Amino acid sequence: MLPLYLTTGEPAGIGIDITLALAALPFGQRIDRPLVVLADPALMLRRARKLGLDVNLIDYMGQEIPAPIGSLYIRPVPLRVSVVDGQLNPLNAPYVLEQLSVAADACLHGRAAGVVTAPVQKSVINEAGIAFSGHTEYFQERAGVAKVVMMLATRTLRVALATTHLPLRAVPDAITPALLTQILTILIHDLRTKFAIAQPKILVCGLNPHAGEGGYLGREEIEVIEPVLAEFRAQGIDVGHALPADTLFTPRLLKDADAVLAMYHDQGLPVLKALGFGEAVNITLGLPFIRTSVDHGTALDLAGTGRAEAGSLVVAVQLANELANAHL
Ligand SMILES: NC(=O)C1=CN([C@@H]2O[C@H](COP(=O)(O)OP(=O)(O)OC[C@H]3O[C@@H](n4cnc5c(N)ncnc54)[C@H](O)[C@@H]3O)[C@@H](O)[C@H]2O)C=CC1
Ligand SMILES: NCC(=O)COP(=O)(O)O
Repeated sequence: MLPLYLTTGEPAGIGIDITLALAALPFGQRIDRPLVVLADPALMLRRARKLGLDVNLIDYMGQEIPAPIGSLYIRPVPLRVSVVDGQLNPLNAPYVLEQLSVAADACLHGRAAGVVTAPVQKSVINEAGIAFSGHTEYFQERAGVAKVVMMLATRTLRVALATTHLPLRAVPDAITPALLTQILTILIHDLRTKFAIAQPKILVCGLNPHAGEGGYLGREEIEVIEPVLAEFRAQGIDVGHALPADTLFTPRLLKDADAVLAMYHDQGLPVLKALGFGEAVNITLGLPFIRTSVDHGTALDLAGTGRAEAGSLVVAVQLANELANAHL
């Protein structure tokens, strides 16, 4: 069976800690294919010692079955400089990016079924002089696709984003009819193919307070968003009208929705995290391979303390495995 690759991300953060926690998962919570960790083995072993964990690292040589309990498969990626837990060092930015390129290329060349990512510190990669906004954009470019969609999901709520890592000032200009058409097309396609929802019901947030209040609080809803939604409705897609975000994110409206489309990062994700932080998963839609991720960041304050929760990573690995099995 093809493996899933797991990138451990920022070496000074909790990516290593939550990855080590996977080794102890009981059989009931384990996936049915190999999981291959991309990391520096010495860093993994040092952090395991600090956390009092006994983890056996096995070099991945194409094994077809999961590693035994207490073990992890590893594909070594060498640190560029040694790590002080919790302290960022731009000299290790190439180490972080090598994990991403190895994982993406394994997926693109049919050597991996998908990639699960632990968090990276976007700022320190930029400090190293390498322009980087996020995994989502990185994998989009590496895969050579025109657009992907970031969607975070809990058991009861899926929130997709029209724009991702943009300064707020740039958001209104980025929301064009062409972008919204691309995003909705990918969202509908992947809800059908990845989540088996034949006729998805999608709620769409407006951009402005009160969805523009009839044009008195902004005209993007009238001039950009509504015309696109009308085109999708004309094709029989259940997208409704642009709703004020504070009205949309209420239980009565959410209970029948398959997904929400928010216009920008902090319009949609705070609600999702308030409802399910620690058990949500981030999925990149529109890629030619499976990519899931955790719902949290690098938590530098917790690296090596034993207080990092691995719940979101467990869900991210399990979802990637389910999606991979569905595409066998
Ligand atoms: N997928 C990714 O690569 C993501 C990366 N980030 C990056 O993470 C960095 C730090 O972001 P912050 O806003 O500080 O968010 P954060 O999620 O790292 O931390 C926020 C708070 O939640 C706690 N926390 C986070 N994960 C936890 C876990 N697994 N168990 C227990 N407590 C946890 C932290 O200790 C902190 O108090 C940023 O550079 C950001 O770019 C943020 C989100 C996703
Ligand atoms: N807040 C979630 C997030 O920003 C994830 O970004 P990415 O690194 O998965 O693109």
